[in-house]
Amino acid sequence: MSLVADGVSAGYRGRRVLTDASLTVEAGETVGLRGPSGSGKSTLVRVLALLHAPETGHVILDGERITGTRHRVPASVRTRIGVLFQSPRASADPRLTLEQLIAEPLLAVRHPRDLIAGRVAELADRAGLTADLLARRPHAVSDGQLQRACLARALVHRPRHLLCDEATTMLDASTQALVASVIIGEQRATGMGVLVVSHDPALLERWADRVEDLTTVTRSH
Ligand SMILES: Nc1ncnc2c1ncn2[C@@H]1O[C@H](COP(=O)(O)OP(=O)(O)OP(=O)(O)O)[C@@H](O)[C@H]1O
Repeated sequence: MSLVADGVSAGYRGRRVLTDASLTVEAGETVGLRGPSGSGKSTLVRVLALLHAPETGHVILDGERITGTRHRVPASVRTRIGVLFQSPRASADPRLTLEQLIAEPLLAVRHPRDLIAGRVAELADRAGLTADLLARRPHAVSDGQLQRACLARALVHRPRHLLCDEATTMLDASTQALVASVIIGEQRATGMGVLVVSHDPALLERWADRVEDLTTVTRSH
């Protein structure tokens, strides 16, 4: 199992921001990705998450070349990749309670309803979210609590690959440690591959098995 960017170039409205990037994350490994601000790290994550189509090159998921973005590929492909972003407020639907937020990806694929509550409760417990917090909406919880719900949501399908884009940058040290330990625990249990994008060399040093620099995984920039 692996998630691969193979010679990916990408941009926005005709302006290229990423040229010929190649990166592989194997099952069970944690790869760190660093690089200067604006070098295209988040863009590469969005391409790997099937949220942004590359101009050239491919995403290869578990040996299969993927064409099309997230809403166009089958659920069985989409659910293999979990994503956690820096800002939980930008990605969390403000109308949903934290419990609904975590459950929503399961409802979207018509997961058996009687199994949803148990799965949500299990992940909420691991993320340290109490029943009181689960009943609240995003505006009534802290960034750290919301990010923990987003983490539970990202893991709800037991993804084979998890992409973390500065996912702990905004968090205090104890929440950062909790998020990392939940991810590491999941990785040990499932053999999930993890990509960690961060500006923090100490975090990458601690967490990643190897660290890649975006300026060296692209042929030219
Ligand atoms: N939605 C967008 N529309 C237009 N340009 C964008 C968009 N998102 C990013 N960009 C531009 O693409 C370039 C790469 O951005 P990206 O966020 O991928 O870099 P990054 O390495 O993650 O940066 P940082 O470390 O500052 O988060 C930047 O010049 C940025 O302004």
